[in-house]
Amino acid sequence: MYRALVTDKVHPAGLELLREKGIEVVEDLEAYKPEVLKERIKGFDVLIVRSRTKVRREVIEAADKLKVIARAGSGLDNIDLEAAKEKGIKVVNAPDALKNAVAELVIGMMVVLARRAHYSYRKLLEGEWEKVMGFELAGKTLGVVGFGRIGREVAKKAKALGMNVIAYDVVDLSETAKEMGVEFTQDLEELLRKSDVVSLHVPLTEQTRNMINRDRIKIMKDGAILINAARGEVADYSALLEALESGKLWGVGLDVYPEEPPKSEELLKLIRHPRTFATAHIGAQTEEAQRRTSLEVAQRILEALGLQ
Ligand SMILES: O=C(O)[C@H](O)COP(=O)(O)O
Repeated sequence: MYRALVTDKVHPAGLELLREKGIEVVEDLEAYKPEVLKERIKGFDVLIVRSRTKVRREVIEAADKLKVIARAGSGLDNIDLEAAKEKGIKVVNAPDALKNAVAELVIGMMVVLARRAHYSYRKLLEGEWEKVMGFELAGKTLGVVGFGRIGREVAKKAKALGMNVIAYDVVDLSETAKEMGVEFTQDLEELLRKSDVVSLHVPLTEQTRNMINRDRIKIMKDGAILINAARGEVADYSALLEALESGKLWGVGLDVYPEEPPKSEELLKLIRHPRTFATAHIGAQTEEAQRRTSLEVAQRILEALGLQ
């Protein structure tokens, strides 16, 4: 009998499907800690995680029966893919299931930031009536950095709001962009120069780490908005704080952080800034997305084990 260890909160639908197929599923939400996981992993054929569990080389090397690492979600930056490959362990994920949830959050952030609705709410809570002035998104340009599944979903929704969209990707996706009525560029700086709102949708890799740095922020339009619902390390958060303090940026929307939960004083200062709208990595946190993700990843596990 195959055994699966689940170390993060995963929707029960997919776990139920695995049980129906005869897999023993053990949920241990404490085993996400690296020292615990190194011991706990022994005897399991499948490991199911979200972003909280870091599946590093030590864990993979300590595993004695592991055949599949399943990421109930999209980003694989928390898994040592090289170490998994060396041991012949398959890695599966569910990149389609959450794209709508993330895209809806990003659109919400754009509206909130452009109208400074978060600040208005903050003032009301403080007992102040301040009629803040914002700007409209219709007719403005959204720059989508990373034109994968999520980036394309954000572009589609932004077009429906009447925005012009320009997309950047290292892969030539000009045909896909053309079909969607989106301008395409492989020159990131061109996108930064043209966009009123920039939204990041690249995976975290050595190439994308710190891609939005001080120099690139300088290239952005004065008064632009930056949104990051991808990975914290893709942008230099100290540079973002400076750009808010200097008035270079109109606002910043953050769902992800280089440290989760954020604890450093500087990160907390950025989060507390009146021009920041911040959430706690909730991009994929909808009932619908979690259910779809869990079912999709369970299917991938069954296929990888040859049970489907
Ligand atoms: O990469 C992802 O799937 C999203 O960032 C969501 O991550 P989470 O499953 O840890 O919430």
